[in-house]
Order: sequence, then C-alpha cells, then structure tokens
Amino acid sequence: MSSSIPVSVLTGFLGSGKTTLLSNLLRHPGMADTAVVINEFGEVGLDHLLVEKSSENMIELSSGCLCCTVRGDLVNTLRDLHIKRAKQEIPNFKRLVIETTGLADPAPILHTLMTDPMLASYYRLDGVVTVVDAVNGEATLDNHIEAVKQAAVADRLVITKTDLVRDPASARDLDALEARLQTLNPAAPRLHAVQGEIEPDQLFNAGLYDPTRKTADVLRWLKEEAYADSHAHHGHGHDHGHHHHPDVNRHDDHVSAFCVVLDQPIDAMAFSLFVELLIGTRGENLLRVKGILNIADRPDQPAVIHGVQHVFHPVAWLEAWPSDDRRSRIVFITKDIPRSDIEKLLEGLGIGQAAAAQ
Ligand SMILES: Nc1nc2c(ncn2[C@@H]2O[C@H](COP(=O)(O)OP(=O)(O)OP(=O)(O)O)[C@@H](O)[C@H]2O)c(=O)[nH]1
Repeated sequence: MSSSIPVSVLTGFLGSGKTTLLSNLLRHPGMADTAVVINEFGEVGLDHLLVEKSSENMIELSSGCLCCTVRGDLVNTLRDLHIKRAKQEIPNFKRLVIETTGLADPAPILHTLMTDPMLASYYRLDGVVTVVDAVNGEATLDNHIEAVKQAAVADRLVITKTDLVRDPASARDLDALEARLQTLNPAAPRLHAVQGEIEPDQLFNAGLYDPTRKTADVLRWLKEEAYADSHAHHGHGHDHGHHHHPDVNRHDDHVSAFCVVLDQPIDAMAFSLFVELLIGTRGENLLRVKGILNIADRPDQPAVIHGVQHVFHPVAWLEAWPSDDRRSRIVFITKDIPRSDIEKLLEGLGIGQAAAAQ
C-alpha cells in the first residue's frame, strides 16, 4: 500500500481551463514523474497535442466519455500503465493525473478506482481537483447538474480566468460564485489560477484517506468543522446574490453538504443496515459520504468510511483516534436528500444520537 501510486482526478466543465492548468502543472520540476491520462470526447483529441511535450507518460482515451465507458477503458489503461512501468518500458512514474471530459460525472471514475481489486492494490485516490471558470461558472452551475456534482465532490476547487474579472459587476459575480461554492462544498479550499498558474503542492496530496499515513490526516480529509454552519440555510454573510436569482434551474438547491455528529457509539450491524438502506433507496443521490465512526465493540479504533453513490469503500480501521473527540462524524454531500431524512433513518435504526437534533 505504501508504494501505491496516488491518483488525482482533474475535472471541471467544458472549457473551464483543465488542460491549461495541467500543462502548467506539468512544467513544474516536482511534477516530472507524473503520468497523465486524458479523456477526450469525440474523434480527435486536441488536448493530447497540447500537453504531449511536457510528459512522456501521456495516454489518451478517445473512445468516448470516460464516465460512460469508464469500466473497461480506465481499468485497462491503468493496468497497462502499471505493467509497462513494472517492465520498465516507460519511466517509473510516481503520480497519475486523470483529466476527465467536461461533461463527466466524476463518480464512476472514483468507483472504478475504489472497487477494482487490481487497481486498488496499485493505485490510491489522492483527491479530486475541480476547475471552475470565474466568468461562466455561475451560468454553468445553473444549467448543468454535472458541474454542480463536480464542484460538490472536489477536494480542491480551482477558480480560473480571474484575470477576466475586471469591472465591479464582474467582481460581484465572482463573490457570488465563491459564496455558492462555499455552500456547495464548504471543506474544499478555493484557489485562483490565471492561465493555469498554480503551485502543484496546493493541489496534490489532498489528504484523502490513506491508511499508511498518520491518522491526523483523517481530520484534514474529513474537515467536519467546515460543515458546522452550512446546513439548513446558507448562513454566510457574504453570499449576496445567492437567493435573488430567478432561475428555475438552480441545481445547487438540490445539493447539500452537511455533517452528522453522533454522540453514542454505533452498533456495527445497525450501521451496515443504514448504509444498505440508504444505498438501496437513494444510492445515486449520495454524491459523497465520508466519516469516522465510533463502533461500539471497538471503541479504541475508529472506523473510516468513504462512499461515492452506491459504492462504499471497505471500512478501514485506524490504530487510534486522531484527537480527543471520539464522537462519530459523518459528512454527507447529497442531491435531494435533506439532513432530516438522514437523521430520521439513523434514529429509526437507533443509531447514536444526532447532536444537531438535540
Ligand atoms: N483569460 C484566461 N483564459 C484562460 C484561462 N485559463 C484557460 N483559459 C482559456 O480558456 C480556454 C479553454 O481552456 P482549456 O484549458 O482548453 O479548457 P478545458 O477545460 O481543458 O476545455 P475542454 O477540454 O474543452 O473541456 C482556452 O482558450 C484557454 O486559453 C485563464 O486563467 N484566463
């Protein structure tokens, strides 16, 4: 596991600046050992020509949208890459970046990385980087649920084209976009990049759960405190414009991010049932679930859970609690599943006690 290759998924809507960002990143000396898989939609992949020179390990999947053909293609591509690396036919890359098409739902890619047994033994998900265009970002979020999902599941958000934000009206639009992203995804740091200029350190090693690292990283990964006031209402002083849009297509009204805190230890069987019921009835709307659990019969070893839609990663047990706080904390990023539904289901199954409901 310690030698597994970290994989970053780079996503963002059409034209948001993914390729520009990637080309710049690959010029950094620290990124020299990076392999890149680019998924182009359509017959001719132009991006390939644009970034080719900066990486010898460039692979392109041009057979269609990665999120539609992902199972076979991605598995085969990553498998081939690993075999060639082992045979020393290609340089010994230490990191992999997958750039998705602009329309991709990132979930199937995350599923594949999490569930394919071979991939899971050679690669591990480092994090999701989502690019959002400062100029078109709001309109894109209004009109495309994929863009909302991309932003909601990100570990890092990169706002591009801020150089085009010059007049006061555009600056206000950018503030509104930032506020909206804050509500959609309170835990992901928001970074700005002009023409792809960014330090790789800000995007990689995002601290997604890795059992070989110190447990403190789990807290960084979970960042549950970021969700503290982000539920029920959009309670941010600076989110002007947020409620005034007349659009009927406000996708992010459907998406919520919240953290449920349970004071009492959790019965393992009851929690499995909870996950099963949730996946069975609402699986596709569970954009992301991550948490640290206090399981009743193993109080000294917290369980880490991580799910994307209907796929849950096998539970990982930590050696010790990362801090004095031994309550179970579960972050949910959902579409059309309000916090109250989750709390009702937990209560119905007699699981813990939701702190916020007290
Ligand atoms: N002014 C400005 N233009 C940018 C910036 N970042 C990207 N662009 C331009 O935006 C356009 C789209 O950028 P790409 O990097 O190709 O975007 P992409 O997300 O890879 O696009 P697709 O592969 O089509 O989804 C290009 O013309 C870039 O030059 C920026 O920070 N400022």
